[in-house]
Amino acid sequence: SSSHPLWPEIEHVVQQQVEWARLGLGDSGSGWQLFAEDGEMRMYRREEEVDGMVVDPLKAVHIVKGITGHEVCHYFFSPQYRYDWETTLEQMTVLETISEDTCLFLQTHKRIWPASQRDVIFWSHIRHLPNNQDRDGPDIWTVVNHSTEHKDHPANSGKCVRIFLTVCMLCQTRVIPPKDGTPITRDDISCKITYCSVVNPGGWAPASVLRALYKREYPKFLKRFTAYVINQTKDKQIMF
Ligand SMILES: O=S(=O)(CCO)c1ccc(-c2ccc(C3CCCC3)c([C@@H]3C[C@@H]3c3ccccn3)c2)cc1
Repeated sequence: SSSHPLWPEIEHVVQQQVEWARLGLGDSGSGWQLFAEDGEMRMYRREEEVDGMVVDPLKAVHIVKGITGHEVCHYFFSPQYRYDWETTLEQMTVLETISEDTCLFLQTHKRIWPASQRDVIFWSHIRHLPNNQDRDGPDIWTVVNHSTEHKDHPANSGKCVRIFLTVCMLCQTRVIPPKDGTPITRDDISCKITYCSVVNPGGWAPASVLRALYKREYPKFLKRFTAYVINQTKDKQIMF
């Protein structure tokens, strides 16, 4: 609800992340390096360090046939599906359901050698930005995850190193209606996904280790997640 203390931050970060995700990759001078490619999926990163820690921004663009942006965001946002697709997840707790489109999560991720185990607290907000003003504008669904604090779970109080992240899953649905006026099927739809993330690993970890870990884990994550949505939706009514 809009009276929650987090609401002003949620509003600001969501607007900022939607703008950021919709920005192209600029020219080669902007520092984005293509580091993974698989079919329609292209993953870019910029090498950035804060206090000697790797905080490389990541931007992935993927075009997936047969699903809508609403479906992608539904399965990314909803807690009940997360263990099915998030392989590095050890424990997920919903600390607070702020509203039906906003939750507060505590997640511990499996220890990935040689880094120590990590946990993260973030609010997650799903939003539909319809194109009702101009018909040919983009119809966007997005989920933004942004780390925050929680009084009952102080950082670095247990075995885990607290990480900080901002993630934006931004989706634009494309429909090519059949020429013969027959109903739209999944063969007529596709979704352009822009996934942006900045993860601050919290405690120090060797740059080479983190970059190798990101190079391995992010492509795996996005391919596995989109395959999961295709499989979950293939026999269901299209969620526009
Ligand atoms: O998009 S989300 O919001 C989906 C909700 O779960 C999200 C994505 C990624 C993370 C994440 C958290 C920790 C770590 C590392 C940092 C040092 C040691 C562990 C990583 C590394 C990059 C590897 C990774 C990449 C992608 C997916 C999972 N693992 C990623 C958390 C949330």
